Amino acid sequence: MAASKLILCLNAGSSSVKFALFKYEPSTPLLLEGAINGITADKQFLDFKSYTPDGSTLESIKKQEIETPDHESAFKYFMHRLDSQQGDKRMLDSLADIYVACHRVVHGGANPRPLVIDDSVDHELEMLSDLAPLHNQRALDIVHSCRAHLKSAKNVAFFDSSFHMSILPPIYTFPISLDVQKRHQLRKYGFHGLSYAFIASESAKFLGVDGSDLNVIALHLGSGASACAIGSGKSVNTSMGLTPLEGLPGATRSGSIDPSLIFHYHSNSSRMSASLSKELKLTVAEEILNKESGWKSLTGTTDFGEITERALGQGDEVCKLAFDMFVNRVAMYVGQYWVALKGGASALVFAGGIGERGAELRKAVVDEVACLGFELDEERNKAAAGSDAVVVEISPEGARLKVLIVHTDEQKEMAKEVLDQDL
Ligand SMILES: Nc1ncnc2c1ncn2[C@@H]1O[C@H](COP(=O)(O)OP(=O)(O)O)[C@@H](O)[C@H]1O
Ligand SMILES: CC(=O)OP(=O)(O)O
Ligand SMILES: [Mg+2]
Repeated sequence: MAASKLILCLNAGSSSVKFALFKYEPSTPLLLEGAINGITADKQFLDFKSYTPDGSTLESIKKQEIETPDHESAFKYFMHRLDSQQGDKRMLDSLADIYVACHRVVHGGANPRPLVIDDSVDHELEMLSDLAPLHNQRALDIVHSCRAHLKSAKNVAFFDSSFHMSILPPIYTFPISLDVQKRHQLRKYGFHGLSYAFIASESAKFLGVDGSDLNVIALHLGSGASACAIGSGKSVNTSMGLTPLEGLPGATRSGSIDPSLIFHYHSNSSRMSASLSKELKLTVAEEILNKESGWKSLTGTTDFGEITERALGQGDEVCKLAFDMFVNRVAMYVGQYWVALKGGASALVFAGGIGERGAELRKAVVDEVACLGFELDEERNKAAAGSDAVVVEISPEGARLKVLIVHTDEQKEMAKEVLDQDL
């Protein structure tokens, strides 16, 4: 593959590592993309695609089982693939062609924009690691490896929290001592911001409105799940908070609970967890709520596709309880954000692994919020699985309120921003 200036994008999600390689050109042509999913599950699967310069598919691997039980081995696999011979060709001429390495860093404090990573930014991000215990350290490990091995690349951190810096004080302030909040920079930050930025620009294009006129309720439902009210193109409110734990339940996360619950769960909840102290610095309470709760603790699996099949196909009562619980929690945010947007949302948007692939979940959520006027075309909802389009409408033809699926792409969002912001 002959290319001289490339953008490498890396995204360490809680259950996945995704990567993509683009040309450093205004239209950011995609050269390679891949994901290793299932890092919190028993088995991991690789998806991988490479493209010719005219955009047709060169190589395609779908759901191939692979043994990469942690983020580090998944990242190493991708770097090895990038730097090796495939048949009679190398994937790229030289790793020195990578001009910018983009890193999705979930917690960026109050930084409103991406930052080029030097030693001082690196240190700043280390300090924030405890506030995104399933994410930041893993992203930083990848940053450190890129800084050590990709000598000619500029490493840039893109923050999930940046998109939500438009949220106003009555929403981001906690009802606790203001002094304490100031001293420790405690506030609602919100996450999945790269995904919401991508969802906002693609929804605006699809709906034919200017980005600054966009009013939608967006749902990023993956291993971590959140909702966002987007008003006039900006984040007005979002369900995650100081950390990605607040709000909706996830694969291994409880989401919002009565904060007192943890005192009744375990008598030693505030101690440091010995089992995790090497990899992550967590108390027992944080470990339980971040890593031992959610779908895993209720049903034994982190795979929401399997939960849906067991709930609706096999009549498994516990899985049905988990499914109904998720529908209830998601619908409550749709109601709240309908009010936040003063009834002015023009679309409900589903994204993330569950939002994009869970047809049954989408149907159940839309049924639950039908009183607001949202409606689903069942055929379109089922057929959406076969579509490669970035945005798929699943509401009936001509519906006033649209229901959309956006195949979100945090990697593409970072590459776009490199060009837009001249990084
Ligand atoms: N067919 C499906 N129906 C519902 N959920 C699914 C389906 N396929 C995958 N998922 C779920 O998508 C989630 C992963 O979402 P994703 O956004 O890719 O992850 P991450 O949060 O790691 O970025 C997993 O919980 C997985 O179970
Ligand atoms: C912020 C967050 O929870 O991200 P992910 O869904 O990728 O784990
Ligand atoms: Mg994700």
